[in-house]
Amino acid sequence: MVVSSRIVPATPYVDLDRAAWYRLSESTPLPLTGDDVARLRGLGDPINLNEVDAVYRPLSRLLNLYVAANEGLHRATSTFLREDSARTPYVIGVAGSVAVGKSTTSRILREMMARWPDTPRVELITTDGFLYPNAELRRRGLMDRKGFPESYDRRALIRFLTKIKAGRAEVSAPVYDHLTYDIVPGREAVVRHPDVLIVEGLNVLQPARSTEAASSLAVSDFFDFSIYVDARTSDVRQWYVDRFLSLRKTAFARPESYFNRYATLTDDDAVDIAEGIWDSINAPNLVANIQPTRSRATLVLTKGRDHSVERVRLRKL
Ligand SMILES: Nc1ncnc2c1ncn2[C@@H]1O[C@H](COP(=O)(O)OP(=O)(O)O)[C@@H](O)[C@H]1O
Ligand SMILES: CC(C)(COP(=O)(O)O)[C@@H](O)C(=O)NCCC(=O)O
Repeated sequence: MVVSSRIVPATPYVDLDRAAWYRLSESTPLPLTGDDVARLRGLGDPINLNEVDAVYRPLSRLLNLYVAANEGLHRATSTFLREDSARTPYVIGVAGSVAVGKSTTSRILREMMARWPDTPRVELITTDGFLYPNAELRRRGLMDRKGFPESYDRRALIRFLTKIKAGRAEVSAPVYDHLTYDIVPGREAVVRHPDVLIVEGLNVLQPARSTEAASSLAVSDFFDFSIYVDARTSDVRQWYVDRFLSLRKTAFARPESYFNRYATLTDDDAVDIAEGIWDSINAPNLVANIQPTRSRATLVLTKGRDHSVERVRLRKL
């Protein structure tokens, strides 16, 4: 009887703790300073240079290898087709809950990847620009479902990504303002043929909607790589409430803020309001729509209560 010594992995992922992940990028330089990290960190996120060194330095090295391999694949296709097709942007999706820290992750990655000589131009776009304007959400009865898949103009997002991948010199996207809690009329973000595009949003890993006859494409069909930022739901809830309390003294205090009426609340009342929004909108969306997409990501970063990444799971098959 022949017994094979090859072990067939039971899972398509490799799961590494922080220390094992850190050891994978010994010789990669750390291009950011403490000041850079302070500039890039989001409200309530205590990320520091140590975290960037331990987590994002290996990640940027991995992504640099993937970008180079993708380039080789692109060249192979061009050779086979006898076409001289131009390089298209490498697209990275960043998914996860409201308040989990997607913006910080995306901004750090953007900065780290731009320091590699082969990807100096890295652009970042958030999917909130593709939310329907409040007037349209009200018309559809979706004002309390902001962030749910149905609150986005998914077709417009797919059209945007199609143009990006087709190598268009300039592609524009609508802009959302957290302050006014709405799309900004007439304003556009213009993406000019970057080497890398990071697309950040709650629902970027949603599967295609089978009910749509015209197009069965998913947003993630345009991704070359995707990251899911994960944490315990109870921790994210706490981060959301803490951020709400801090915003009271800053953003909410501005007269144009949609949440201006909350600027003068007492701590107890503000906690009640924040928990109410979390429990009625963001938590149900997380459980029903966002968390189920986690297994579709190429890489999962799992954060602990203090926001530091404790585990990294990479899809290898
Ligand atoms: N009501 C608000 N007013 C002003 N800024 C906000 C408000 N809500 C969220 N933000 C900011 O918007 C950004 C995106 O937040 P969010 O979608 O929760 O993603 P994440 O926390 O995962 O980065 C963060 O930088 C956050 O500080
Ligand atoms: C604007 C958001 C839907 C996030 O959008 P994203 O960029 O992730 O697509 C979210 O931050 C939000 O405002 N949610 C609605 C509930 C709330 O006010 O927290």
